Amino acid sequence: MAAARLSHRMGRLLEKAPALGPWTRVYSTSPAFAEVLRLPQKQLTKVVYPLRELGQHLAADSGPGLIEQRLFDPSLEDIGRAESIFEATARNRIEYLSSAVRLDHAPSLQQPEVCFIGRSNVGKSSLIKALFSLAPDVEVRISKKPGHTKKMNFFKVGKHFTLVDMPGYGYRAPEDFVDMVETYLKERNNLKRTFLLVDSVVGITKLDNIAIEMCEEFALPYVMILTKIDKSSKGYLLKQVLQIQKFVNTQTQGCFPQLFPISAVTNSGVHLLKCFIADITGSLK
Ligand SMILES: Nc1nc2c(ncn2[C@@H]2O[C@H](COP(=O)(O)OP(=O)(O)OP(=O)(O)O)[C@@H](O)[C@H]2O)c(=O)[nH]1
Ligand SMILES: [Mg+2]
Repeated sequence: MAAARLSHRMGRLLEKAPALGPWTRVYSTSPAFAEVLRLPQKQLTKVVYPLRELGQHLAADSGPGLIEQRLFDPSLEDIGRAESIFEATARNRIEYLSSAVRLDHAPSLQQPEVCFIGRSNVGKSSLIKALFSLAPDVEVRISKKPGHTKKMNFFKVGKHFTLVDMPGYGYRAPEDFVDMVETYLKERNNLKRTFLLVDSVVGITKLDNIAIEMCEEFALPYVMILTKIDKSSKGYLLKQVLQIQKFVNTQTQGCFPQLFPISAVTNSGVHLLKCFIADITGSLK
């Protein structure tokens, strides 16, 4: 089965989490996540496991299991541990490295890399800013105007991995976008995973389809992130998620079959995504 092949390709995945219970043991984590852990269980589920929360609202007859593909389902303890990888300290320096408009200007690095692509204005820079909330000195520029990020911006996360904020495709995309991004995706040796951001309000557009086709053509392992989930009602979001999940299940080969819904405003899904990035880059040892 395609899903089984893909999950195999994904490499080491964390163990299934036990059913959520009261947070009785004390784990070492960031103060911000410790605060999340003190939330009432319903709210905690919404912030940490948005897909699970949505799944609870699925009527039994409306496609059972469709968004239940929880291949990556870490425990709160694992998520808490991953927080420290994204926390800037003297020993774990998180910093902006450089920008590039061409692959041969990109920093030459051995450590694993992950990149974020998507339409202009979909929320790439905002998500990276949210991932770096425990590294407040790192400046990630966001803007209401689409087409803000013009270069590939490289950020170093300690000795663990680098993260790349890409310019958006579509409206006001840089002229050299195709050369820049296609070449990077095709030839970057240390690229471990591509995160393709789709606006959960809008769904998959024609432009997103072109990006999806590009990922498929280059046989990249990629993961779909659904942004701005704070903007919709639960019913609308559920409809969108089901539609996109169906698309992933039926129209893609290289896309990880689990969606990652997030909000850079409420932080929902961001902790889980941090844990996923830490896991696929081999940072959770
Ligand atoms: N409500 C809401 N707004 C968001 C979210 N993420 C981003 N935005 C808004 O969307 C707009 C675009 O955000 P950016 O992060 O700059 O988007 P981008 O994908 O980096 O855009 P380009 O650099 O132009 O490609 C800004 O006005 C953000 O405040 C979110 O999760 N929720
Ligand atoms: Mg940007």
